[in-house]
Amino acid sequence: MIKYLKGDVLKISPFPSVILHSCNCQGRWGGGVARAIALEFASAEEIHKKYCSNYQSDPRKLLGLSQVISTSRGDEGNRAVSLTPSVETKFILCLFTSNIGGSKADRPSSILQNTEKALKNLEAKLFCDEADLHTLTDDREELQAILKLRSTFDLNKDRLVSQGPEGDRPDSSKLDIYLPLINSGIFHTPWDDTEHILKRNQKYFNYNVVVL
Ligand SMILES: Nc1ncnc2c1ncn2[C@@H]1O[C@H](COP(=O)(O)OP(=O)(O)OC[C@H]2O[C@H](OP(=O)(O)O)[C@H](O)[C@@H]2O)[C@@H](O)[C@H]1O
Repeated sequence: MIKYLKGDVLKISPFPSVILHSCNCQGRWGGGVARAIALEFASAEEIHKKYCSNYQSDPRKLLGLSQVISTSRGDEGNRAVSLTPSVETKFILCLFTSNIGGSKADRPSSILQNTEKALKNLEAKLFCDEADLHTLTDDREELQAILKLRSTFDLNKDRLVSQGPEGDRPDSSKLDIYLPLINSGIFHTPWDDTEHILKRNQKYFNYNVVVL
């Protein structure tokens, strides 16, 4: 399911929820929605920078991969629930779709290809058999974030990648994801093309696209 909502993705997404955006491979959340996420979730920006620094010698290796981040209760963006331990905080999901942003962004065709790869990588991280997670990330902090997300949204065995043919799953069993019009700003890729990729990859995800 792809649903369109009007507003600010950081405000409209409930607690707990999952916010998805596209990233460069430099560990920089310099502009657009990434900058807004950095301002609201300072802990997430720190975790993201550290993650990317492991690829400093060849940042392009991140292309087509994803990162799962659990934000911290002390972040500005979690202040509504900061004193309510029973309510879980937000998660940030990153798709590495272009090496650099701005005028140096990769070609839209490459951005689209890497968007699809990164979505599949994310799908595996969130829905694979837990015993296989070590093949998808060796980052301890990300591993913890993945496990926390899976337990928060009860992504249990019924939702495993290997089960059931395409289209079999009701929307109610999928993970709700909140996202802006990814790739369409600083990464200058037409939204319709990204939407096409999302449509092809909705076996496990419901997309709530939030338009400013
Ligand atoms: N709060 C909000 N709620 C809802 N929608 C919001 C919003 N804020 C902005 N938008 C809209 O969200 C769309 C995507 O536009 P964006 O330019 O952000 O993302 P993108 O995916 O094209 O590019 C990624 C690179 O942008 C950054 O820039 P740097 O490389 O650091 O310079 C990153 O770090 C990446 O690298 C546009 O429709 C914006 O109107």
